[in-house]
Amino acid sequence: MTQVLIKGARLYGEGDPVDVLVTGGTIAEIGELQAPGGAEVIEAGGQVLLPGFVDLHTHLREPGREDTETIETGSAAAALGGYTAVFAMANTEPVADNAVIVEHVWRRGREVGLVDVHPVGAVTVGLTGERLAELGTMAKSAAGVRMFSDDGHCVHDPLIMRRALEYSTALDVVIAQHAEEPRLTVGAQAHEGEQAARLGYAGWPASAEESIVARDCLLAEHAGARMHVCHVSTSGTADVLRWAKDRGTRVSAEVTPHHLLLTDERLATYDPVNKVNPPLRTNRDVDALRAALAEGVIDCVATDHAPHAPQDKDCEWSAARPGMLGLQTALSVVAATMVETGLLDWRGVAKVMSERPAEIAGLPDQGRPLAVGEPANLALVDPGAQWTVRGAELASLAANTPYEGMRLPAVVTATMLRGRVTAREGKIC
Ligand SMILES: NC(=O)N[C@@H](CC(=O)O)C(=O)O
Ligand SMILES: [Zn+2]
Ligand SMILES: [Zn+2]
Repeated sequence: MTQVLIKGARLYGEGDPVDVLVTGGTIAEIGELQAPGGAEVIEAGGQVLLPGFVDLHTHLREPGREDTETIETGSAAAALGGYTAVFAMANTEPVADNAVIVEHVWRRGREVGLVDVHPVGAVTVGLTGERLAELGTMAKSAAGVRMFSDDGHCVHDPLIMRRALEYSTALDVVIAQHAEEPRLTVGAQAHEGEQAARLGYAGWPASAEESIVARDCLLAEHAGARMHVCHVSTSGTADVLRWAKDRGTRVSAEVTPHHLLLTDERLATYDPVNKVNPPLRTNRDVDALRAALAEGVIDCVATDHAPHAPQDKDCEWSAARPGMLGLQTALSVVAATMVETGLLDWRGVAKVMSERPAEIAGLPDQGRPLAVGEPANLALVDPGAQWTVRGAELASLAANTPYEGMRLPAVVTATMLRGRVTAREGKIC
């Protein structure tokens, strides 16, 4: 049985450093320990030990666009970012709307073995929003799909959404909505506001998101269903979520690192690396999203890692595809926006990046406490270190990071999946 001794780590960044012995996938002992013979030793030097991160929203592009990301390269990016589980969105080519595709993604993830890859199934056939996909078949397949989403598209027909919510309750799975009323975003290129108006871009109004979130909260409440909102981007959506949660609606929500840090002031660069769906919003929205995450109105952080090929990004703004990389920079952006600002401590980071997402998706062995007998899915973080982001050096095949050249705080120095070191000092193991 492989053994790893983590020497001198601060659990959740609290208290004095302790040693953590991992034996065969489980946390075996915590205290002042000697390395057993043959054990691998990781000198933590007082770094922060957290449960491995869980990403509810990743685009891995396999099958179909293996020129931009594969399950293997995306898994590497995830492991280097401190992740031990990711949910791979269904907008692949072909779409993951049946058991064959979701089982392929699941199997390939297991073969690569760097992170648990959970396929997300499509809600509707071909993501067209017209006919429900066979949710039950995907849920009962070997992949055991537990989250369904048409992400990239909104399930805009209220009758289809209502049916999906009813089925999801019976199957005990969760529907994740990309909230965008399509009639309000025809031709939209950027946040509807001063910046877009100045540059002549068609606007993506906040109300296109907020109206769908409000509608879906009501649909979920009346169906007695549970629902998840993808990439919340506006202060108004945070208000709607607060209202719905106060009423007892079973709704959860995620925010991306980029919506916690970047604003539509980036439009002035004309650089489509900043084009994303939903769009970068205003300073006011950023402040409201940070506060909502700290408060728990927004449950968790999800990357919406969206790799794109150079030919789909290095072109004029209106022709560029929306989306940006996120897996390897997420922890650092959360550190910059939430920890350095005093809005969250490291225990709070464990909650929003690991515990809550694991609960929302129903993963029994992720987001667990750092305690003896628990599965060793772990991320070790150096909170005092800094690094400079270089898209070309990231593990993703694509390089479309909006943080190019930025110096960011906090470095993931080791990741463990069921007791096996998957990444260490920036390298895949
Ligand atoms: N976020 C994006 O801008 N793009 C995503 C789709 C999505 O999350 O809506 C993609 O697949 O590229
Ligand atoms: Zn989306
Ligand atoms: Zn997405």
